[in-house]
Amino acid sequence: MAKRGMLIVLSGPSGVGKGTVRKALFEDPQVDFNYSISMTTRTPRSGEQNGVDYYFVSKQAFEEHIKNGEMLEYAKYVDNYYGTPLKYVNQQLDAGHDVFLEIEVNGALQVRANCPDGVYIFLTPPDIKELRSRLLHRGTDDLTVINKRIQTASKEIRMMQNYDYAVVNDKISNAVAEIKNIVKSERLKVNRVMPDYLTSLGDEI
Ligand SMILES: Nc1nc2c(ncn2[C@@H]2O[C@H](COP(=O)(O)OP(=O)(O)O)[C@@H](O)[C@H]2O)c(=O)[nH]1
Ligand SMILES: Nc1ncnc2c1ncn2[C@@H]1O[C@H](COP(=O)(O)OP(=O)(O)O)[C@@H](O)[C@H]1O
Repeated sequence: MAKRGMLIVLSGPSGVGKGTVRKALFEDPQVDFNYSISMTTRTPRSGEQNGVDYYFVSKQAFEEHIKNGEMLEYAKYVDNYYGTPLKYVNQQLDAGHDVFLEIEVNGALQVRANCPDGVYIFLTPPDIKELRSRLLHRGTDDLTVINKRIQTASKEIRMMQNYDYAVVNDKISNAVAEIKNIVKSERLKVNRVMPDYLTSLGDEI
């Protein structure tokens, strides 16, 4: 049986650069994580594609998935549901592939409760002024939504203590390098390496 893959969870406030850092990470030829596409009830932004950026569904359909136990986690964030379909994550982990989730903090805490051996990384902004400026410059949300996101951000940043690692997204390439280093060291943790190592030594030990 293949060794179970590693679950890598990246969270952080809206606008900190999670999507940008994730894209840069996935463009790196050394990185071979499988990205779990989330489901959401929010309307697609211009350029976003169903089944690529998100699975865009109605509120009713989302609630049906919850009721059927098909979500690994889900949360309401600024008036919409967001969640991780369970099936894909389990299939990939069982096949030995590492799976990468990019989700907000309430969902990440639900995952942590069920998957304590995952790696939990919090992406932080250099400061709140920069966070607001990134949300404004992205130009995807109106001012009311931006203000709600900033309010949510201040609560989210206090939840950072529930994560294993904090990465400051000052420069994209640095954040990417730090995430790669974190994952590299996680792979060397004794509890991950030991079962295979002992088996490889043979029966005499
Ligand atoms: N709990 C949970 N949060 C998610 C999921 N997918 C995305 N999110 C988070 O929901 C928040 C809002 O996402 P979105 O509307 O795409 O805005 P953006 O991340 O600021 O571009 C962000 O913090 C996302 O990381 C998911 O499957 N579950
Ligand atoms: N390290 C960075 N320095 C400057 N701008 C950044 C950085 N990372 C992301 N951005 C910009 O900030 C905005 C928000 O980034 P995005 O990836 O959409 O954030 P999130 O997915 O966390 O909501 C985008 O306009 C993006 O180009």
